[in-house]
Amino acid sequence: MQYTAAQSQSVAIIGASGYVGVELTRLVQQHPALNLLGCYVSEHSSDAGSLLSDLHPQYAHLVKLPLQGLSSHEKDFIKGSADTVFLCTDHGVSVELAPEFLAAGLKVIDLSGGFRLNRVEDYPAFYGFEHEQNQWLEQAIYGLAEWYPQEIAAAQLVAVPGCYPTAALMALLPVKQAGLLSDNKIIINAVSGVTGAGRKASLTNHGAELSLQAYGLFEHRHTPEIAQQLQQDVLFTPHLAQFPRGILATVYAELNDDVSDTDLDKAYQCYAGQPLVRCERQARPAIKNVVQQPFVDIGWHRQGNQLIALSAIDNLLKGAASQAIQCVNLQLGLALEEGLL
Ligand SMILES: NC(=O)C1=CN([C@@H]2O[C@H](COP(=O)(O)OP(=O)(O)OC[C@H]3O[C@@H](n4cnc5c(N)ncnc54)[C@H](OP(=O)(O)O)[C@@H]3O)[C@@H](O)[C@H]2O)C=CC1
Ligand SMILES: CC(=O)N[C@@H](CCC(=O)OP(=O)(O)O)C(=O)O
Repeated sequence: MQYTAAQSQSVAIIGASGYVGVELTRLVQQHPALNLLGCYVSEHSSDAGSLLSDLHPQYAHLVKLPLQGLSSHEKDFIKGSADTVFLCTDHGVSVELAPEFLAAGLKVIDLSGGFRLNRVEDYPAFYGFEHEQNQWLEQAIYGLAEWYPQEIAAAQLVAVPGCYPTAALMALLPVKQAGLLSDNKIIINAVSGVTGAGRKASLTNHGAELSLQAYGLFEHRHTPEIAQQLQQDVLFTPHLAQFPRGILATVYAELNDDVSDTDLDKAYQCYAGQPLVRCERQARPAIKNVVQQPFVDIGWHRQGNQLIALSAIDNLLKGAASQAIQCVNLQLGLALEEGLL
């Protein structure tokens, strides 16, 4: 297929050596309408100058680019040459970098949590830093691709959702939108593979320490992110497990009194025709079916007023990199699944 100039983009990837960054680099390299200008790490990174394929040999056939330190010279090059910058960096780094590229007129697709919450006041409590970019926070569009396509298509700054919120919201939004949920708190338990914690070694992701364990009780930063999108209180408990990638979310919600199976069927019909959503009544999604895939698998079950919705994604793909590509596809007017299937 031939793409017009308006349907192609030159892009730069910052944070390309991380787990999310390398998946995104692979997807950009395979994408017919995206031209990769460069892959960047921090200015004084010990990986600057290495080939991305030396760090991630599984993609050696696709990704031969060197990692470059993000000096002011490189930033100027990006500002002068790129249409879109992907930030696969830590939240605080993204909040610092995004305004520079936005002010230069570039589009920014941020895969961190730096621009996901609506209120600057929530950043100290949930992210541990003061957010000083209120004007960009106000303009950021939440990049849940199946739900906000028009807004994403027109956005200069897209905040790609967190991995757990993607899993939970994709399962819950159909019933919320259809007005089928009671006002009671929704309970979300989710289990993530260890790549969710990033590539840097720490005690948390050390092999000998890994087990299956809850963390972040009551206070994880994805609690306000999910609640904000749902406009309802949630009790979210993440769990870290000893497998590399994937998330399974189990969501418990109370239905209104008069909700029928037909109402539920109709609500989840919103995903009919969505190429990257596989949604079935009574399905029990499994992580093995979504790893290395851009899909979200959803199953829903009800007994009386109780709904249990299940959702599985690859945290590095639908939970990050492939969702970022969906956002760019929307911005270019391409099919949502372009370059992904
Ligand atoms: N892992 C996951 O499942 C998901 C992660 N996210 C979010 O995506 C982002 C990346 O996550 P992940 O890939 O796991 O993290 P990693 O720690 O694996 O990667 C971080 C990347 O950022 C680079 N980096 C660090 N500081 C700077 C800087 N100042 N300037 C430029 N580059 C820098 C690192 O390289 P170096 O240190 O060598 O400079 C590395 O390439 C985070 O915000 C994370 O919260 C979102 C959804 C899912
Ligand atoms: C297993 C694990 O540690 N997961 C990460 C979430 C990764 C992610 O998607 O979230 P952000 O983009 O908000 O960082 C965590 O709980 O902090």
